[in-house]
Amino acid sequence: MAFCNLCPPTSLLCSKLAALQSISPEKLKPELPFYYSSEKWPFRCTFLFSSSCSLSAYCCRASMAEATAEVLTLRDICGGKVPEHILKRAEEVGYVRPTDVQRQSLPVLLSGQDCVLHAQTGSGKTLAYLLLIYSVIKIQRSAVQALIVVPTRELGMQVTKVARMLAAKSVESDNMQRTCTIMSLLDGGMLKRHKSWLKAEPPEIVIATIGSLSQMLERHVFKLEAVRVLVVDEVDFMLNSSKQVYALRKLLTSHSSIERRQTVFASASIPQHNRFLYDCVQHKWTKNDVVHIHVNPIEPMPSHLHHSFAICCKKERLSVLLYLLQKDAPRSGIIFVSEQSEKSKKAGRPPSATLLFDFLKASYDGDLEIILFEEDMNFNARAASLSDIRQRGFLLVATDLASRGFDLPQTTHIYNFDLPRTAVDYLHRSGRTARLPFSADRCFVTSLITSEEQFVLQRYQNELFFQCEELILEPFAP
Ligand SMILES: Nc1ncnc2c1ncn2[C@@H]1O[C@H](COP(=O)(O)OP(=O)(O)OP(=O)(O)O)[C@@H](O)[C@H]1O
Repeated sequence: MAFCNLCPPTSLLCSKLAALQSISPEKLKPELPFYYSSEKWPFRCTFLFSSSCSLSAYCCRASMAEATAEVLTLRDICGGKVPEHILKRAEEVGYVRPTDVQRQSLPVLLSGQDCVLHAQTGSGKTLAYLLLIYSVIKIQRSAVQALIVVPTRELGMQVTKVARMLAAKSVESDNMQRTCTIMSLLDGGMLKRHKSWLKAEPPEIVIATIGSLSQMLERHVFKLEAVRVLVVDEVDFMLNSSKQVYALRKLLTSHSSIERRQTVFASASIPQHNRFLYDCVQHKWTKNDVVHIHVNPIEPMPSHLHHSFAICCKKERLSVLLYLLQKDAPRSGIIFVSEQSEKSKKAGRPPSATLLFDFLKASYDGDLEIILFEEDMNFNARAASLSDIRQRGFLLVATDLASRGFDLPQTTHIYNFDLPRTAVDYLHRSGRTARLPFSADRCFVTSLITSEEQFVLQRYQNELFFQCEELILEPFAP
């Protein structure tokens, strides 16, 4: 059996709602959770609601969700399961009201069920799975109890930062003041140092890229027996990555077992999600009753994103970009370019990101810091670029390496200097803006395309249900 995320609210929500509507909770009978057995493949679940759920019940639930959105806090949902010092810390940094994905997923996550968190970019999936992890682990130095797997070093650093921020306060444990230890085991790190740490005093939580993790597992330095929660962030990306898919499948099935762990997958994009859920059960990546928490399925991208495009020939593109930067005056922006092709590498040409970076350094006269971020840079250079970003407004020139997971809430403008290869890439690039807590601002995604690329952009609009407005650029009008 697998549960759709439209299952009714818990009794807590009902009592809250009853209080709101000053009626007795008994009158608010949550319908029995509806489910469909695994024999009825493929899932009949449609985007809006499954066939066994009446529209009125759906509207009732929707109104319930709206009505409770104002009253529920993270403490209401997590209290008694997530340690007090973690909840207190979350409130100190402003995490008081749950986001939609947190409100829908935490009751299921905290009940111990395997989950697929499928929600828009910037909607708070990271905090949802971190709160689960802190509700499960015990602060003791015996073994690694939670493992978070990420596709890039930078996303790993970002998740580690949030995890450490939440666990910053020490707690009483075995009559000693202890803090939870969190190890980041990321590409480009010092695996030797990690090896001795894992042996001497294993951390409670490990955040790892699959490459580094596999090295430690193959050398039996790192054991997963005690891991109770396994999270795979950006799961669709990793399962589609030729470099990562084999190691990830081995991690999910050979190095650890679904019976001994709670498995959580997270992503803003899970193409053919019914087939993905089927594969999760068939390949034993998750238990049979895995729950698909699909938040806002009819809007894969934040609704306040403003999409536009400008048609120009390739040789005008640099001057059009400069014109747009001057016209838009972004608070901060990310300019995405395509990764360098093997042919261009063999010909010894510099990556297009570097060429664009050099052009902007020479021609852009605004006050934003121009920063480069792309594959050819070594890890230290990439880390240096990111530390530059934290200080002030920036224009980041990047390849799709920066399109997944990067949380730079001050970003207001995204420019596709080169159109992304897929609609999923378009979604993730766009998702670097319109992120909490700045997501109330209007945020802009502008694509520079040739007339021949218009049909590609139209296809992305159809797949992701958005409208793209054409910009008429006076200075470049034919
Ligand atoms: N309950 C909350 N209240 C306020 N802000 C929140 C809350 N939860 C998360 N945030 C903020 O929302 C932003 C986005 O969170 P996060 O990076 O977890 O999103 P995500 O869903 O993982 O995005 P992506 O799919 O792009 O990785 C972060 O800056 C985080 O601080």
